[in-house]
Amino acid sequence: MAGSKFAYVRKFELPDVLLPSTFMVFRLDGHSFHRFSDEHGFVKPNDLRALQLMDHAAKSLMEEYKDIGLAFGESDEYSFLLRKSTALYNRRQAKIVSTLTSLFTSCYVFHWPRYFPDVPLRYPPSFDGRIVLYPSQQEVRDYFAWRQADTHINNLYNTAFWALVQQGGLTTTDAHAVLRGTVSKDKHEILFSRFGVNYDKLDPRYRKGSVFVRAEKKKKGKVATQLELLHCDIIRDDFWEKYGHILRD
Ligand SMILES: Nc1nc2c(ncn2[C@@H]2O[C@H](COP(=O)(O)OP(=O)(O)OP(=O)(O)O)[C@@H](O)[C@H]2O)c(=O)[nH]1
Ligand SMILES: [Mg+2]
Repeated sequence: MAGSKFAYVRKFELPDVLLPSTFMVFRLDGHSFHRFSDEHGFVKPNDLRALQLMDHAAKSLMEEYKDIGLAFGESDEYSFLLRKSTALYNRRQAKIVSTLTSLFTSCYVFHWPRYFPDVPLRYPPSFDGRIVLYPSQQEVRDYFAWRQADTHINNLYNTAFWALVQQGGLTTTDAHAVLRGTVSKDKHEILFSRFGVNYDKLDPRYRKGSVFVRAEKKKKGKVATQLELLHCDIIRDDFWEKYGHILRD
């Protein structure tokens, strides 16, 4: 009914096209997962089932949206890098953010029983989503380095904290007090001397987070791509030397 007297309201819908030729990083984060993880009995500090479910939902997103070349996940969050030249939904911000957030969330719920067969969902989880634009490769690399550095800081703290509580018998208040003002070296030392834990030997999934990369493989002279799940140092130059094609147009 284009010609109806009501059609003028359409003009109130403003365009929200994202700047061309810029990298898009789409990040989503679990809404109130502090409560959600408690209500569903997530293991502390890291619940393998929950992390694998996040990875599964992220992989589903990358299978559906081929313009995502790289993803990084930790805890209740995941970041996705879209090609600089992507024309996905004509680069309309709300369309991209809402569709991708919704697909991720429904995948999370859809695959929940596979990872938590004995834990019924008590209520529907939700995620927030946003897009940040970055003009050059350097900012994109620094963005992922920032997220991975955050993973490291949080995980070292949480590992030391829960060791003090679970193995050391401290109250959570006392454990916080012990860790207050400590630097990374002190936390390593607490873990090693009090609990015999060599932090660097813990599962890299927990220390480094999850990296999904759309790797290029040559097969019979043709370049094919496949998704690889890694728990590696995205922060280091050699990652980008190996997977630099992700940052091409
Ligand atoms: N026990 C446990 N908790 C987890 C795990 N992963 C995430 N969480 C919880 O999820 C929270 C994620 O942090 P935030 O995203 O900052 O907190 P949030 O409660 O989700 O709050 P908003 O994101 O602001 O809505 C952590 O603080 C934990 O409480 C896990 O593997 N095990
Ligand atoms: Mg959250």
